[in-house]
Amino acid sequence: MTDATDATGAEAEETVLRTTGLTKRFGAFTAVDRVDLAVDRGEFRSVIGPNGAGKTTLFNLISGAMTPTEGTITLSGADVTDRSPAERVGANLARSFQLTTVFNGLSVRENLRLAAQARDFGGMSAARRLFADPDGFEGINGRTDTVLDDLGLRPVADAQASDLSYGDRRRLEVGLVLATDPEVVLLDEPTAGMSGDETDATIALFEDVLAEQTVVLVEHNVDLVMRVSDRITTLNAGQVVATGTPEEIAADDRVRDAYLGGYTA
Ligand SMILES: Nc1ncnc2c1ncn2[C@@H]1O[C@H](COP(=O)(O)OP(=O)(O)OP(=O)(O)O)[C@@H](O)[C@H]1O
Repeated sequence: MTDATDATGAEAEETVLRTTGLTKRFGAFTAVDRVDLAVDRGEFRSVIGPNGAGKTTLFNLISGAMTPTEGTITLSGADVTDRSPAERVGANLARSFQLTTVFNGLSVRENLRLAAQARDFGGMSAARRLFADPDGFEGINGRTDTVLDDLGLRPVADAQASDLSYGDRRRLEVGLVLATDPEVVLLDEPTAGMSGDETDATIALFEDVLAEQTVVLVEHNVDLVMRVSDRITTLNAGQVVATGTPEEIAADDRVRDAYLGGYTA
């Protein structure tokens, strides 16, 4: 029930994201303390824990926003510990909602095309990417069309992003991530600030379109985590307390009492 158990044999080949001894200190304070994660291809992994447990810091280390004090991060076997966030996205290794921007003055299709082009032409300015001839770029139009269909955005493909309903805008935000065809999607509290209905709609969207995707989610919302996760890692004081299926985590007394506020499956 720890990540060490999937760090062997054939399963290791399927590990897309791995952190080894990942540690972040701020002065004498250790926010993330020797964290080992092994996230398999197609897995939906959530990271939970009480306030100050180190979730956001761990997320920042994986996304590249922060540099670890110790330890390594590999994505698809490549050591990305010293790569910048842009390099990690440009290398098509990971993508988070925090790195996406919806351009309100552009159509849904144009927004998706920009995101799709970002993967192949990450070094270009947004304007150059947008106005570059997409017919000349193999795969970009195809990826845009695929995302339009997968997310049910085809009916609003030519609508300006500023005119979208709330739900369609959320779909577009997910679409911008998927348009880069990332190996791993990083999600940082995607339902923060949402109403109950909006959260339910977002959960349904994730279940619908992120089912095959490798995802790492950092989240406070326990209901969301229990519904969408294949496995959950619980952190406390920067250390991994337990990793397991939602059922295993819900049945773990330490986790239930300390982190889930009495949640029962
Ligand atoms: N830049 C920083 N400098 C100093 N201490 C920091 C810094 N960033 C985070 N910390 C500390 O590290 C600890 C972990 O913070 P982090 O934000 O990662 O926790 P969290 O689990 O995401 O918490 P929350 O659920 O409240 O968002 C906290 O005690 C925080 O005060």
